[in-house]
Amino acid sequence: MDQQIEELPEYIHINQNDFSYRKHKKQKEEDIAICECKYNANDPDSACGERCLNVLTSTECTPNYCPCGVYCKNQRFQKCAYAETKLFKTQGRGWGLLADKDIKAGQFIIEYCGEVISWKEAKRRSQAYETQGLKDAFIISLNGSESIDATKKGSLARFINHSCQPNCETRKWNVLGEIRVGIFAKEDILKGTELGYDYNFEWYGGAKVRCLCGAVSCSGFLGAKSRGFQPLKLMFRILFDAAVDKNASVESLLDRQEVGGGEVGVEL
Ligand SMILES: C[S@@+](CC[C@H](N)C(=O)[O-])C[C@H]1O[C@@H](n2cnc3c(N)ncnc32)[C@H](O)[C@@H]1O
Repeated sequence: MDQQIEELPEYIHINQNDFSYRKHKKQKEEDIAICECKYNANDPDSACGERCLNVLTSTECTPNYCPCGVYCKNQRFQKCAYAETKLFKTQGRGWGLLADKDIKAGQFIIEYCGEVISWKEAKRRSQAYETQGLKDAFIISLNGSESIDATKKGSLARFINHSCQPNCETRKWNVLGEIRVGIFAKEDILKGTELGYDYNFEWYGGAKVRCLCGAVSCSGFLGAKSRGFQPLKLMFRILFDAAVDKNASVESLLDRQEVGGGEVGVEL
């Protein structure tokens, strides 16, 4: 068998988050945000471009409710409006993803899809994966209490490596009442360039990994910066959770923070 094919990782490819762990939220009609855009054939930005009230609040328009109807451009997660990308084998960092066509600054590249799980389950899985000897870690933060695990099910975004000088970043969008994570271009990216984002604030790494991103400003290890700030971040996170959930006990608040083999996965 061809060496490349033999080495391809085993996972189930999905283009939508998997909600086996909890029910998918159904958006209530009163929660639907309706913008004030009016489609104008002479102005391509009129149908939910940069000036759209929903775009400004990182919320996708809801089909059948958007005044621009079929012309609405603000349904990129829902329509899987991804950039063209290609999987490739890196030197020492496993698989990576590169741009297969020029990408513009700010462009939505791909959704980070996987299984939506609680932080507690993320902690359990992260420890189990480490025990099983899995070299690559695929769990990222979704919101204050949940994570996305792309280890067994995921989109091609699971192959994007960490860079200390990234050309991409993660952004969270409200799509039909659920938060979803997208990878967006921070700058213009030429065809053939590897895509990378900074794992520091989103990623629950397992064992300490030496960073091989090659950037002049490389911090040395994956997630190294966020580790340095953990005590302070942890304190803010607990204060924030306590303010939101007034009935939570101190133990449950602490428990929520401990994800990833005893490491703290904090979303800023
Ligand atoms: C989300 S996966 C990325 C895809 C992975 N390269 C693969 O082959 O499946 C994260 C893992 O990739 C590797 N990795 C990502 N960025 C890296 C970097 N800058 N230096 C070294 N290893 C990296 C680490 O093993 C990390 O646990």
